[in-house]
Amino acid sequence: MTPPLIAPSILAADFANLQRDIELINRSEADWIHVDVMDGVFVPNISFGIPVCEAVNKHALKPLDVHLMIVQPERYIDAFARAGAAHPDRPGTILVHYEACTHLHRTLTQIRETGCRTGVALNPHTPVELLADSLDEIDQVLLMSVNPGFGGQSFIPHTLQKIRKLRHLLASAGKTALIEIDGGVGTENIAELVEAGADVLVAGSSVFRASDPTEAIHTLKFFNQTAPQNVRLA
Ligand SMILES: O=C(CO)[C@@H](O)[C@H](O)COP(=O)(O)O
Repeated sequence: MTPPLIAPSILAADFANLQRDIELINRSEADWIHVDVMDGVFVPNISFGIPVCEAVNKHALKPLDVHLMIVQPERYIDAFARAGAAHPDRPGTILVHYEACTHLHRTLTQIRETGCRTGVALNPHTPVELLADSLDEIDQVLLMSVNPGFGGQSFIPHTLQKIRKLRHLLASAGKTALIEIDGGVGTENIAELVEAGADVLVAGSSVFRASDPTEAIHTLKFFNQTAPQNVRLA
């Protein structure tokens, strides 16, 4: 089985030591760096914006996975692309929320034109079937497995059913968009998430609250490999 892609969320990093935490991700087996942008309107919390994304990009060696939890995301797509998501050597993804887009097709076209991969995020209550007529424009679907706005929340079990439905929707349409899960991901649920069809796992608390974040990333990525046994040599 191909290991899932792991995207540590810097929302749970130490903002006073952001460079240190980005460099930790660079050296780890993580695949992407997840950047959670919150505006205090679409979600009841404010995280950070374009200057912090630029600062992350300055030290990052891995693609940025920029999750815009903001209203009218089309106003800021070009700025986040320039801030690092569209890096020429490691192009990343810009994700907009389905619930925040009046003209989703236009917004996804705008993201494609920046050179970034396109992503659509769905809140826990939003059915995956609503994406049926947009699959040609989508490289990645992010299913929120907590209500967006805060790290450290409990995983919503209904997400497993949504992953299976989305996997079926994509297969029936012959599409290869990646399925990304965000919120409450950890060693206790990663096996069932991957078994249900998840390709990318966002992990905030389970990485940055661990005593050894590098080891936590390794454990998430290689969750299905048994630890080597100590062999006593004669
Ligand atoms: O987008 C969000 C929250 O809105 C997530 O990316 C969280 O930051 C994930 O955090 P943990 O649940 O892993 O702590």
